[in-house]
Amino acid sequence: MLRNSLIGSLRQIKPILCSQSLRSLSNGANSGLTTIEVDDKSGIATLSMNLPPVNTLTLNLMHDLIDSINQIECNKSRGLILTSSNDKVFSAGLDLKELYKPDQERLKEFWTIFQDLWLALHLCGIPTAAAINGHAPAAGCIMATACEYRVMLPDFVIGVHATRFSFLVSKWMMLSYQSVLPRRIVERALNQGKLFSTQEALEVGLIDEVAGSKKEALAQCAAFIGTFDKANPIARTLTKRMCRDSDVTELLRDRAGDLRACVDYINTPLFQEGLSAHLEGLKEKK
Ligand SMILES: CC/C=C\C/C=C\C/C=C\C/C=C/C(=O)SCCNC(=O)CCNC(=O)[C@H](O)C(C)(C)COP(=O)(O)OP(=O)(O)OC[C@H]1O[C@@H](n2cnc3c(N)ncnc32)[C@H](O)[C@@H]1OP(=O)(O)O
Repeated sequence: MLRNSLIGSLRQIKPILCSQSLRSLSNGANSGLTTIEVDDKSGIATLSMNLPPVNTLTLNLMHDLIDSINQIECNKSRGLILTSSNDKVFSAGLDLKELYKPDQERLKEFWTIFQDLWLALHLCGIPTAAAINGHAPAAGCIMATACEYRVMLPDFVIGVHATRFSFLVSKWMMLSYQSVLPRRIVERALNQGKLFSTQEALEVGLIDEVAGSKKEALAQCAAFIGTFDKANPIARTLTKRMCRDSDVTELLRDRAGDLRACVDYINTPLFQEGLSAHLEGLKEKK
């Protein structure tokens, strides 16, 4: 709902029509793949992905994430921290099974909701941070880069390794990466299909801090959100949207074109063969 109002005018303040009270967050009509906990003292909402085994972005998980982001914004939380209930994986990225020999209509729905999720995170009016408490490959990394701050636990990997299995990324995904990292590093990392270790991610600036535990990561994210206490919330939201305007416009100006290009590419033998080999590799790992 927020996203739709923004598509009309990115500079407009979201009309707050939501009537729920701050502490009454429920997961309403969604599938229960996310949970929201609001800290009574700070008013900060922690949004956890909870789809075992590895939080793959299925249609349902993406739907629940968007629904939860909207709820958190509507309930005027002070900030949003995105994290995972799994202690090894933040998110394994898009559900690869949705991309393998796909039903064409479902694939369109899948890609459209992925665009929606990116927009919801990118345009979220309140401060956002990611507590990356596990591996964050591919779209897991893209979700983290759509947040304003990233804190990660040691000994995990993060990055967009799409070229390793003949995937391409859309320009808006690259821009998200590029909003956090210098262009030359993004170009090299995307071309290499690089997954950064936590330490490497800190050194290049893909993450902002390392934390010793999930509890610490959440506290560090909350401290970041607290840095906006002196800013007027409306001025802050408008400024955030202005800063992100060109990246968001890149997707909004031709969403249908992006969808067509992705669907076409996903249906190519090059993509399907690369994906098949990748899925085999995941099975053989065991
Ligand atoms: C113009 C543009 C054109 C075209 C665009 C076209 C396409 C889109 C291109 C780019 C964007 C892509 C975005 C993506 O996000 S694609 C997803 C990429 N993600 C991965 O490759 C991650 C793969 N997973 C892993 O590396 C590991 O699972 C992980 C390190 C996350 C965790 O390891 P762990 O040892 O803890 O678990 P596993 O035993 O490996 O996995 C458990 C279970 O889950 C299955 N699995 C894992 N990841 C996925 C996934 N992404 N999708 C579906 N299923 C997944 C895995 O096979 C295991 O299943 P099972 O054997 O049945 O237990």
